[in-house]
Amino acid sequence: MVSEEEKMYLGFDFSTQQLKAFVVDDNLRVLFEEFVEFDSALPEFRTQKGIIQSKDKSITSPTIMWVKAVDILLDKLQIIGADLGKVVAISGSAQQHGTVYWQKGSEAVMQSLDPSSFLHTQLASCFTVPNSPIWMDSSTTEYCRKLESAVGGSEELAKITGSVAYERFSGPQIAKIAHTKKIAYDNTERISLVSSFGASLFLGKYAPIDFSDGSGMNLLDIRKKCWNSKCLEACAPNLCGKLGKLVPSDEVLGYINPYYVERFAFNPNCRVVSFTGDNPASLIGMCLKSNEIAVSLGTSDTIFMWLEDAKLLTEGHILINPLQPDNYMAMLCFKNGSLIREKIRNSMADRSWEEFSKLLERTPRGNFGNMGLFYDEIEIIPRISGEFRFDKMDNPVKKFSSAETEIRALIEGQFVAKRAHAEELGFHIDSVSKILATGGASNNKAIVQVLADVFNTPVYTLKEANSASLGGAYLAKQGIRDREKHSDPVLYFQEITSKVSLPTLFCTPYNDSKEIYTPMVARYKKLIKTISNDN
Ligand SMILES: Nc1ncnc2c1ncn2[C@@H]1O[C@H](COP(=O)(O)OP(=O)(O)O)[C@@H](O)[C@H]1O
Ligand SMILES: O=C(CO)[C@@H](O)[C@H](O)COP(=O)(O)O
Repeated sequence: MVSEEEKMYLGFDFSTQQLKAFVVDDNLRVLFEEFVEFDSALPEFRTQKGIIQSKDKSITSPTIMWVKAVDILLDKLQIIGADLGKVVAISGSAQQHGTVYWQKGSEAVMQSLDPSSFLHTQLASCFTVPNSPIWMDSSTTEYCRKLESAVGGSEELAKITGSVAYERFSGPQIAKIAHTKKIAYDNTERISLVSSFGASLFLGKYAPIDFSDGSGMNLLDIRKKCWNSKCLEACAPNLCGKLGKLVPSDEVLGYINPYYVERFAFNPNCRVVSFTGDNPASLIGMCLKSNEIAVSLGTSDTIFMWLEDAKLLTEGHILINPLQPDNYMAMLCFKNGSLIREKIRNSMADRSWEEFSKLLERTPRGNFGNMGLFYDEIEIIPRISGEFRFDKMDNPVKKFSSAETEIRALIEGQFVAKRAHAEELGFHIDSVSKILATGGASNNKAIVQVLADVFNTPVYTLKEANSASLGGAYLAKQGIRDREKHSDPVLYFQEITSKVSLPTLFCTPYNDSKEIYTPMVARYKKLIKTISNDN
């Protein structure tokens, strides 16, 4: 038995570039934090930023790389002194939409793992599709259109699933696999999301998909909380059986697989709670309130907020809320986030964030009217790619005159676009609004200052920028509550997070921000129409 004071909770995040973990105590205070970066720790998989881009432009990650990262991460946690025997519950999160294809018989393999051997060597032949399609892929347009027309159009699909069809969503991705890799699809016994794949590894059984991450598939009826048969049929044959059942995001799935008890000295009574998507998990890790807007600056940039009711969106997504399944969250995702910031940092600022920040701070708000929109990958909203630079008269220009102009154009362009699309979605910003920033770039004050200015709203940050893995650790505790005693999940969550440190004010907008950026948002809307028409 682990005493109350000694209890620990473990949260993972299978993100695009790395596997991260937090261990927290019973008051949700952070005890240990570790990560495994895929490119540097697992060079044998030859990923760049965790991904593989094929000649045909499809974007995947090697599934077994994620498994190998689990082996390494658990070792690292032990090395830094985490006593895994005190962990009473595990949960976690993962990049959304990515799919994992389990070979027939894989569950039996997970049930009979040999603790003297690595996980990755034993699971090596468990995946019918060795490279999992991930959220950055845009190669499924034809399957999106087919899905929309099967249910009566894009608006109808959005009414059912919370989103019009998006290329990265799991339904169109599964449809592509079923069509282009028929034998592999037929040999697939179970399809997991990256999140339920993570839970399966610890459970030693196929873990169900949770409501929140399941909302990113274009397959789930977000009001009825079940698979929609028309959507399933439009995507692939026999899909329902391969997806399994759905569960609330805080469902207890069972006890940890004995393999981890033997190999890493976990407690046999440690429970596995459902994993969810990284954005829903961030909502948990940030303890997001109704007047707060979360901006995540990770590999992708996302904006999300808590919603009480689902509304119809033609742009962006409605997901089932991970804490209160009768509520929702609204989300926008932008593909060209940190990776394009890094690319411009490397070419303009000597590969240094310090230098990048200095150059950004050296330029005035509004950038003398220069504006830039940079899309290395086909963007999600709007669906365009390329680099677009404009002078103050909106004339296209090939280059800006200096590195600092380019850098400010990039950062202002990114946040102006976010504000424009967030406003279209109905995100309402007023004098009581707050932005909570998270993700790798949220540590960068110069960047976050521009976010505060563009939205004309104060920006707060948390001590921990990895709110998704932290959210996983909180979800572990939330999941194993006594449900008779704590029937209201939100009240219970407020109770357990009452001692967690509050977000602190990081950047306040300058007085002239509204005057500068409101017209720039209108300019963006006009420019983007022209660019879209020209493309
Ligand atoms: N000081 C910094 N300034 C701006 N961006 C940063 C800084 N430090 C890290 N980043 C960015 O954070 C990204 C990783 O963020 P993270 O939230 O961990 O992403 P993910 O969860 O997708 O792996 C990196 O790609 C990097 O560009
Ligand atoms: O596609 C989306 C959300 O819809 C992305 O936000 C992924 O969930 C990837 O997350 P990160 O690795 O950038 O955290």
